[in-house]
Amino acid sequence: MANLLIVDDEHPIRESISMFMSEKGHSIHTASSVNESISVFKECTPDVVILDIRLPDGSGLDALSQMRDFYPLSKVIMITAFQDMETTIEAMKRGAYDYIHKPLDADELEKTVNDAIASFYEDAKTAVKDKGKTVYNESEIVGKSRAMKEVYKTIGMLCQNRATALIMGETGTGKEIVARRIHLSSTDCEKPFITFDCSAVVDTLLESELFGHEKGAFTGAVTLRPGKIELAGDGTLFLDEIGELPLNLQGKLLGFLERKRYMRVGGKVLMKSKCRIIAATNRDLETMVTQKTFRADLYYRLKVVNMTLPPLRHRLSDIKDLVAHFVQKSADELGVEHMTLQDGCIERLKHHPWTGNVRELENVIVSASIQSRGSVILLDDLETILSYHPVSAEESSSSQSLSQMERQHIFNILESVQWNKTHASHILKISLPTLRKKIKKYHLDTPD
Ligand SMILES: Nc1ncnc2c1ncn2[C@@H]1O[C@H](COP(=O)(O)OP(=O)(O)OP(=O)(O)O)[C@@H](O)[C@H]1O
Repeated sequence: MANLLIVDDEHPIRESISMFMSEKGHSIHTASSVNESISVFKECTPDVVILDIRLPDGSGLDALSQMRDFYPLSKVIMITAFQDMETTIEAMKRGAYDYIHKPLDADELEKTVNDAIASFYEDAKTAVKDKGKTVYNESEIVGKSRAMKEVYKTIGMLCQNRATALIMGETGTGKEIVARRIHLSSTDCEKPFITFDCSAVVDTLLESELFGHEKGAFTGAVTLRPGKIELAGDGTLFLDEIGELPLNLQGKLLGFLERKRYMRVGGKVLMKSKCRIIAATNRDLETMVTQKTFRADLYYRLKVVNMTLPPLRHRLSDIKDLVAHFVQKSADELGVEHMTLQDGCIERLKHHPWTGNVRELENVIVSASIQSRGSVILLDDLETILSYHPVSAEESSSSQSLSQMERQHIFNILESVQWNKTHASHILKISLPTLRKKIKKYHLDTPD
């Protein structure tokens, strides 16, 4: 779903495009003049604008320039008449994404809008990257797989607002790095980013860690201590391992989320907070809700926007880039210019189950880099290191479900034939359409 602005002074055209696009699931804003289009644009910062050139109070070209100045990521599609060719060229020079001719053709319109949306997300991802690099290089998120592109889209959307977000995913999939990226790419990036690990503190201290305490609130509270909420100020509070939060505190957290007010332990004054909450968990909160170990109301309050980070074994096409990233990081740390991998290393890494996900891969590469003494990472060394990272009971095929095994088998065959689906369907003895259906069903990822 994208955020679209449609600008046309002709009511029937505006209405028919709006209806057509909202049927496709997009969220729609409209305007009928240059002035109105600029104020709506500034309010909704759309992903894509469909902009008529001839408007009653001026030219769409002026609107285009102002929009490009205000928020250059937006993709502007001009609506032009054939006699407007000169103006159309000028629009392209001024940074319009594309143009469509009147009378509008539904297929052409849909295709152009879809291309513009894809291009917007691609640019948003790069912008997020560039911005992050200058601030905190460690938080660069690596990966071009389809699953990661979905993640970038959600990050792009979240850095434009302060909605509460829930990041789900197995351990080591990058939940914290994603939370940091959302913070660093938002306009509040200069404000604090505070982490609160809900599993790290003993139950009795959790409340005062989170909300702070007054002097004398309990034995040992010798001074006033601000909690994590207070420390986060107007920034971001990252609640890691939220699934571990005890039930009594879940209620208090919910109260805080609903009212953005809280009291220090032992306090009498109601404190205000404007911090943004991003929570993360590797637990299945939905199951916890049915088991009544996690409050349903808190779950729904947290998952206003939610994303699930894919496990590494479902995006093996990212391994190459991740390895290059971690090799570079190790080379920097070891102070060497150039470190390489022996042929076959990447293939070998693709056959590891990666139950510890990206964190495990990072550890393997760091160990291998140290073994290589900053020169070439050898396959044999890698093999030895990987043998210390045994397959966990969870991942062993004996406890995998039938569908997990089917998914893995199809994936292995596709990898072995470089994703030639016809060839793979022969080996698997299923028809090509069935293979396609299974690829879709299991979200199997084609390497780029
Ligand atoms: N896509 C990625 N690109 C680059 N580095 C990554 C990526 N994903 C994870 N990492 C790195 O892997 C390590 C683990 O990531 P992170 O701590 O964000 O995972 P997590 O999901 O929060 O783990 P846990 O659930 O155990 O807390 C970090 O060093 C992080 O920088």
